[in-house]
Amino acid sequence: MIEINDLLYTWQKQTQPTLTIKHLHIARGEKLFLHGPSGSGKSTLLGLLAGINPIQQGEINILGQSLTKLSNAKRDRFRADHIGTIFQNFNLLPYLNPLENVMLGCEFSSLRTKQAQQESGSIKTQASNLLTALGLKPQHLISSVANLSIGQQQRVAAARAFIGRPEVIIADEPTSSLDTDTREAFIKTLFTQAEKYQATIIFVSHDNSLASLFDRKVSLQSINGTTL
Ligand SMILES: Nc1ncnc2c1ncn2[C@@H]1O[C@H](COP(=O)(O)OP(=O)(O)OP(=O)(O)O)[C@@H](O)[C@H]1O
Repeated sequence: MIEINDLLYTWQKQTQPTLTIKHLHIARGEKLFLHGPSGSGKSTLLGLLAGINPIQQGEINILGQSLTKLSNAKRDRFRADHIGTIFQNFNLLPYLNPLENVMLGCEFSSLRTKQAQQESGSIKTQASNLLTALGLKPQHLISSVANLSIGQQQRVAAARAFIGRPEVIIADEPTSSLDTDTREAFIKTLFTQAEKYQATIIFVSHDNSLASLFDRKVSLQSINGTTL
């Protein structure tokens, strides 16, 4: 499903590579917890997996497609079609309501639009179903995102990641501003959505107490810095 081989990544103006990863395989439907100290390169790796940054050396293969071989525009298209992302700051648009924010997940992908339509009849219905399944109350679906709590905003960001059934969900510290009980509950709702269609989840967090909820825990330090 996801295969990394001989990956080397060096940020501009840095003398040492941030990432040298010999090999990592992530299976379809796997829920992976990725951890490591601050500055160890977790976000850098997620940026490469999500196709946000170009691969300088080595291979990342997702769903049989080598990201290394894609142009910037084609990587953007690949991400829009196959990868849902949830970031720490959620990246919600304040002038759109939650429903509209979630529908944006299909904006740049005719594939995800088609999948949402086939499954739920329309993108709007799927957005509404996802928001409800993730715990948002009906009155919040069309209210201003600015009036939502952090936990509610996080659910909107998660629904946007899942709309149109992308095969991979990448989450970078999405629970850092929540209390422990709410974190666990949120992760369990993420899993319920993912299990409906065997989505793969790669979840970065500093909070090791969450690791036991996942299929596998990988320390970035244990796979990074290897000789290629
Ligand atoms: N845009 C950038 N330009 C230059 N260097 C960067 C950039 N982003 C990250 N780095 C460097 O790459 C290294 C790894 O950073 P990264 O953000 O990937 O780590 P992290 O493990 O996600 O950290 P944290 O847990 O604090 O979020 C750091 O040394 C950082 O300074």
